[in-house]
Amino acid sequence: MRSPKDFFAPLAVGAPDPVREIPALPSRMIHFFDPSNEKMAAKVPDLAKKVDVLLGNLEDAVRADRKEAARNGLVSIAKSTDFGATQLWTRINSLDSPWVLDDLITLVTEIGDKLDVIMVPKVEGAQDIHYVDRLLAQLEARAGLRRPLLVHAILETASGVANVEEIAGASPRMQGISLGPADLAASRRMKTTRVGGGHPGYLVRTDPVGDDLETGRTTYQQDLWHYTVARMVDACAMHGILPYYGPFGDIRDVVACEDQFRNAFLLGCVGTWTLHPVQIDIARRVFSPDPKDVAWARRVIAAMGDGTGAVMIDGKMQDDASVKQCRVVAELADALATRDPELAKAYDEATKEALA
Ligand SMILES: CC(=O)SCCNC(=O)CCNC(=O)[C@H](O)C(C)(C)COP(=O)(O)OP(=O)(O)OC[C@H]1O[C@@H](n2cnc3c(N)ncnc32)[C@H](O)[C@@H]1OP(=O)(O)O
Ligand SMILES: CC(=O)C(=O)O
Ligand SMILES: [Mg+2]
Repeated sequence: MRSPKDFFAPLAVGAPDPVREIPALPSRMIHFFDPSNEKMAAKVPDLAKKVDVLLGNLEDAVRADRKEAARNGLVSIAKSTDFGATQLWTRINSLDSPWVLDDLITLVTEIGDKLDVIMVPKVEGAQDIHYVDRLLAQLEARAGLRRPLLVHAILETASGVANVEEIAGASPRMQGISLGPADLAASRRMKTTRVGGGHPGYLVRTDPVGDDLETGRTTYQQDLWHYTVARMVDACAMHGILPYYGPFGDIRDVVACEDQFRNAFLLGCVGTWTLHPVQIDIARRVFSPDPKDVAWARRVIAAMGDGTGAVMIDGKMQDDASVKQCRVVAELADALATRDPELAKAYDEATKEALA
């Protein structure tokens, strides 16, 4: 464990200074594409205008015999594309794989100035982040980079969940954490075969009335991921980094996808992964606060003045704690409005109506 005094010292001579605060840039959707897939790669310039984050995936879902093509494809896409304000991330192969060393060396050397965040899969504990941290510092120094690359961990092993707080605080590079429900289910030996989402067998049932155990007993499907998402959100909030939902694999079921995304949003996540173009608008809708909520938040903030004391608005008590919640919503809305003019207009119109 490094001394707190050394936490913000560069880990290699000539490496850029670590950041002291993780920028809260809009990242409602982290859109995955396979850089070795020509059809997907051709869509990147258009997608860059629609999404907050584009992620060139090198790990799972890229065939073993396409790993080099994916890595080289990402280098060439990064060099030839104007991403505007859209962030470019990558997911490298796992730290025990034969590809990861070349992933890091090639990407940092060739496109380190274009990449914002490196997503590390199957993180088990702080030791994995420490390894990547030092290696990145060495590569950044050699490449002469002026800005440090940030690191994002996928929470997808039982050990990773047990160590999530230490992972979140393992390095000043830690930008965020995503839920990885597919690998996590396998690692925990859960008896599911899905990528994210609920399961009809995971439920609670109302009590029987009298001796009849069969009739009138409503069941409620429960969320398999509630515990993990909540724990991840707390670990991230505690360390000033950003939590995300992960993949929702049933591409056809846009309704359940939206529900799962919304649960994560309400619990504190700032965004999600999108695996298919059809999920992009769902993520935008869910992870942008509703204009009515933004208008309400702005109204409470205006009524609360310096933020202390208690007032009544439409029959509801507001005080120091509720105004803090309203600030979270209003600040997110302001940040998204700078990127999304349509949203900015909807927020302003709803606020005008609420204050009229
Ligand atoms: C557990 C995890 O690790 S999750 C993360 C790893 N998984 C991924 O990254 C998966 C990414 N997504 C995909 O590979 C694909 O979306 C699949 C395999 C799920 C479905 O692909 P397809 O069968 O081609 O879907 P579909 O036919 O509906 O695609 C429609 C169009 O969208 C394109 N498309 C599909 N997914 C994407 C994407 N992620 N990005 C850009 N374009 C895409 C297709 O190429 C196709 O293009 P076309 O109209 O020019 O032919
Ligand atoms: C996200 C991911 O990699 C998983 O669910 O396994
Ligand atoms: Mg995985």
